[in-house]
Amino acid sequence: MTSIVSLADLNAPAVDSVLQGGVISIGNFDGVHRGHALLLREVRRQADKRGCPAVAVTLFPHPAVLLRPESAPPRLTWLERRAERMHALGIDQLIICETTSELLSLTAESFFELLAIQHMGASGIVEGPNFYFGRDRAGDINTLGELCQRSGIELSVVTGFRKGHELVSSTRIRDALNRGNVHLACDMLGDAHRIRGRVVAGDGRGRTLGFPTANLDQIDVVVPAPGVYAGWAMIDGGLIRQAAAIHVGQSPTFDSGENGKVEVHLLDHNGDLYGHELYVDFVARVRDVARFESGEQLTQQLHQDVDRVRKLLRKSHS
Ligand SMILES: Cc1cc2nc3c(=O)[nH]c(=O)nc-3n(C[C@H](O)[C@H](O)[C@H](O)COP(=O)(O)O)c2cc1C
Ligand SMILES: Nc1ncnc2c1ncn2[C@@H]1O[C@H](COP(=O)(O)OP(=O)(O)O)[C@@H](O)[C@H]1O
Repeated sequence: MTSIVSLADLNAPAVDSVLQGGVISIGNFDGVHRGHALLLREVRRQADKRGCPAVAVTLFPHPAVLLRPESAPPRLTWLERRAERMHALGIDQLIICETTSELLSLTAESFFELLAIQHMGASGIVEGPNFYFGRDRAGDINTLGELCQRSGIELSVVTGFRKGHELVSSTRIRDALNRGNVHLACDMLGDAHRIRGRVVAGDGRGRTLGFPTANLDQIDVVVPAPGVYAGWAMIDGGLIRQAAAIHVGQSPTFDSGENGKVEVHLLDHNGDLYGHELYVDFVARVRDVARFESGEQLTQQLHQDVDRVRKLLRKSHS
């Protein structure tokens, strides 16, 4: 279940009284990565211990969209996917607070008072060590500890999930994708990196090459760096995954396309996809984009790419 609340709603107890007294965690949870999973499983564990609901609270849109619109990076996951992944980890309810400048200008103390006490009547809070909240991110985990102690709420601080020497974070995953390292990104996510887009007409060249490609438009999450990738495609959110060879970026052979362009060749499909929505999971990188002497040479390479994609996808199963 998800519910959307505005700042005005926070002044009163949650309408759904079942939510009162729950264990909550507040965050962006972008990607719902393995660090988030540790945190959310702890919320579930504590909620079970107390016999109360497990609740996650997120601000939407991301505060950066209001504070620094020109430099806010794209998200790793869209909101519904985030909610789905959280529910799979045992969260009963996701509360989405509408981000407004008024909400962002609340001090750490007022934000805590409104959300944790008045609205949620929380019995426990679970956060990671690098939690910041309130205006200018002035409240940290110590501030939260003091506020919880004053109000009789139990605070649990979960140590983050490490990969190598560093903590897994949404920023690290975004960086890995920006370098084309989807293998590392998936490892930190605990799942494939998924994008979605609407299929639009391209240059009509794919069929001539023997490899029709669905060109994606309106992509609203991070697209990995230019390159050729192995992955899976799902049509209109359907359950059937189809193996896919994915091309991101320009087509130097034809001096066309731009850097963020995504084209997907479904390996075992023929049929019209125009207008449909595709979900595309990135699993492994195959090679860099290259300029070929001719269309025939590119076609030869595409045959090899498809073989490699099949092998990589088989490997990712085992
Ligand atoms: C798996 C795959 C790999 C590709 N690799 C390259 C490449 O290295 N260089 C290139 O110029 N085009 C590459 N292409 C892109 C083709 O040039 C492109 O699909 C073709 O121009 C069809 O474009 P259209 O769908 O707009 O008609 C690749 C396409 C696919 C599906
Ligand atoms: N196996 C397939 N993978 C991707 N698209 C396919 C496939 N089979 C048929 N299609 C259809 O063909 C279209 C792509 O053909 P293509 O010649 O590359 O034209 P365009 O340049 O308009 O995308 C796709 O949008 C889709 O409707």
